[in-house]
Amino acid sequence: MGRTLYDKIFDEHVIHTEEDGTSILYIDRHLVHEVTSPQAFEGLRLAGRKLWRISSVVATADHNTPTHGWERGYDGIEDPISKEQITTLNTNIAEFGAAAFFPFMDKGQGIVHVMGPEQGATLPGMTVVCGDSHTSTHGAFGALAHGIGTSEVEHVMATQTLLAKKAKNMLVQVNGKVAPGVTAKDIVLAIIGKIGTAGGTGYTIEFAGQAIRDLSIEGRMTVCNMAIEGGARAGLVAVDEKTINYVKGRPLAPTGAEWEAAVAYWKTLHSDADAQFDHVVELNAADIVPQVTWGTSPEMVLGVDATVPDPDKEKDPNKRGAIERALTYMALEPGKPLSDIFVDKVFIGSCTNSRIEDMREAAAVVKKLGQKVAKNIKLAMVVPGSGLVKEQAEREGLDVIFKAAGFEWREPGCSMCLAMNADRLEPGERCASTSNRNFEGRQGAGGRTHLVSPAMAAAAAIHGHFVDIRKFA
Ligand SMILES: CC(C)[C@H](C(=O)O)[C@@H](O)C(=O)O
Ligand code: SF4
Repeated sequence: MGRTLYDKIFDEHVIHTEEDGTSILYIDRHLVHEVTSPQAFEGLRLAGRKLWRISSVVATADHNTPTHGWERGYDGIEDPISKEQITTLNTNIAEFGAAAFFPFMDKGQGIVHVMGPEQGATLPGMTVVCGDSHTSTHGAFGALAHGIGTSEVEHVMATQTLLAKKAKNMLVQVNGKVAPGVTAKDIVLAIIGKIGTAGGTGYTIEFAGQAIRDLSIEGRMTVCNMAIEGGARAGLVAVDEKTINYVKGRPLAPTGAEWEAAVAYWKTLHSDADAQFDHVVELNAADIVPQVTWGTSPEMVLGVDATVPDPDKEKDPNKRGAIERALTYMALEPGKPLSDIFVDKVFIGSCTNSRIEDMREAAAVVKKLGQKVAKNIKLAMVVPGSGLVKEQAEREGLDVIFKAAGFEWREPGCSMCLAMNADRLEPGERCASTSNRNFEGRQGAGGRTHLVSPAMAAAAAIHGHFVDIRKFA
């Protein structure tokens, strides 16, 4: 019987399987950031161990790093815990080593899920782990990538292996083409809207179909990034020419004969035609409308042409209660058109949408609309995902477009995606955000998050409220 892409990568990395199905998987790449690594390094130190394979570790600081005031250096990190985590990472890497390290303010510094692929640290067919739930992002390369907890981080550091139970196979097939203005973010939000945040629990999701094939590698990363929000620990896209072209020439990618051998193998990284999936979900790309979340979970999402749902129309009492709570937190009235929702802040960034293509997409909207950020917007910020994205965007003059329109152009990092650094929402503030989570307090206590694409966020900044981007596409 044919195998799925997930079966192939999993089989290739299994060292041993117990009778109950628990396997020991070999781990090829270990991405490390400052938040989930300190205890793991400390554990190694206490046990007198070293890293099993230094060359598998690629590290950077991202969650706690400030996005402005870099001229003040480490003194610009106001929060003492943030500062300690960032400097502790420096000490740990100095002591234990790494294949590559991009510390705070290094040109290569960036959100771990932006930095890894751009350095060629993520390659097709690899097993990739990181102490971070959005490690699913790297599945865009046909790599088996998922987040792990801090004790697992230590386990991988010490043994290069991970205990894993094989998940079931899910295929999410997005057929046909999307309309102009509909992006990877809208595709993945629509998928989550359909399957729910628990829909992928226990599965590895392979995203396929013409709309996925049509996406750039950046777009595929956006989709895989949010596989975790759909309940799956890992998302995957089969390797094609785009994947190989993206990887070619990156600092950590193979070269010469090794490159040729790798490419030959990578070309086998797709599900066989007769592979069986445990569950198949199909979407019609042409039906996908630019998405806006209205509630406090990524599944609480609708097309921008819809209205805020009415809990009274929901028969299931649990769901009704959830809608009511979400609307109270979000301060929204049932029936209100989503395009009438005004926002206070706009955040374009995060590991979902801070790559060069996202920057281009947002800048194109700003340029097309030709106006400044609306008066009701207190802050509109663009935070490139890495120093290299920032540099590329500046080469293309995108920063000039943003700044001229009144956006702040910041230094790279996780920024306002989560309230772990100085960028956050104040209680009651409403934000159009290109990030991936809209839980209560995610962007700051009492803050209200609406997840959208970069194009939708840029348009919301200019108009002051959500607008249907298809009008300008
Ligand atoms: C801090 C980190 C452990 C966390 C994660 O695992 O996802 C963060 O990146 C997030 O997005 O909430
Ligand atoms: S950008 Fe957000 S989601 Fe991504 S790793 Fe950072 S905090 Fe997590």
